[in-house]
Amino acid sequence: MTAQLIDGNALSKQVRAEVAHRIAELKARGVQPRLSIILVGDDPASQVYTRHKVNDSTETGLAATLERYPADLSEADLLARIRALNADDSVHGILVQLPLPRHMDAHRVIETISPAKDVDGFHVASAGALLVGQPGFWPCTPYGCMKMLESIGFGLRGKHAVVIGRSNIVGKPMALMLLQKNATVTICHSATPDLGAFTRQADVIVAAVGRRNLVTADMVKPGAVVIDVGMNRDDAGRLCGDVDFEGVRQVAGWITPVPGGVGPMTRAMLLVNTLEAAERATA
Ligand SMILES: Nc1nc(=O)c2c([nH]1)NC[C@@H]1CN(c3ccc(C(=O)N[C@@H](CCC(=O)O)C(=O)O)cc3)C=[N+]21
Repeated sequence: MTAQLIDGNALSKQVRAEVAHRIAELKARGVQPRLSIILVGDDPASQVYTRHKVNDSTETGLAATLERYPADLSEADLLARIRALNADDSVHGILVQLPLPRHMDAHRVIETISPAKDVDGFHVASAGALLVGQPGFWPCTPYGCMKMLESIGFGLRGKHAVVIGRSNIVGKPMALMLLQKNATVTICHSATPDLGAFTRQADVIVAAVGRRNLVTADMVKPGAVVIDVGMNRDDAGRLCGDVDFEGVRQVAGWITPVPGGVGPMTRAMLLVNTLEAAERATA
């Protein structure tokens, strides 16, 4: 028995179709949802990612604007531009592509975005809202992982979820979302001794570290759900995750591939958040 695949491409297509439907409804009452994307510098990967985000948006009926600035843009000028977008009622979502050039304080930049337009869910107010269970924007990657669990009808109540990684963007918010669904949650990280002792108890494993082959078959309980957030390159330069896919799929009940898993869902949830921002702003 090999694991069933959770197909992020197929599921994201479904999510995008739902978003497109709700956008059409907004437009019918005269609202054009709009996302502003800011890219500073000319990092090649960031150029590709932001282009994808613009295309995804346009395809679902969202208006997306990509603003590009040179790497030597001053932080003060960036903050001024963000404040102008905060004040612009025609803009519902603001995304500043990361990483930013080193001379900028990414925290200060993100905290300048209005929480009502923080569709990345990176603002401290968004993080705080998630922590206490208030409405806000959830970070797109863990939000997409929750959608994947929902899509297979996996009930989290009373299940043991082990999250590997504790970043502010994935690990920590992931753990809070799982907790909100009444899972018992363990967060493992670089200082955890004997990672396998934890993962072998897990009904759900979310690997979000950025290390190839971090999770191997011997670390997985038969039938467990394995969600791979990793984005690494193998020796041949191909995109791969944190999970030894070929090994783990022999043991797991469900598994997400890389590519074609969490990545497309991350992009889809950005559209969901932007739609939500527009709906809330115009309710
Ligand atoms: N403010 C901000 N928000 C972000 O959400 C953000 C960011 N900055 N900086 C960079 C990271 C990275 N990220 C990805 C999302 C989807 C895929 C994705 O769709 N990946 C495809 C493969 C793409 C390929 O083939 O290279 C997949 O996994 O199937 C990748 C990367 C969002 N990020």
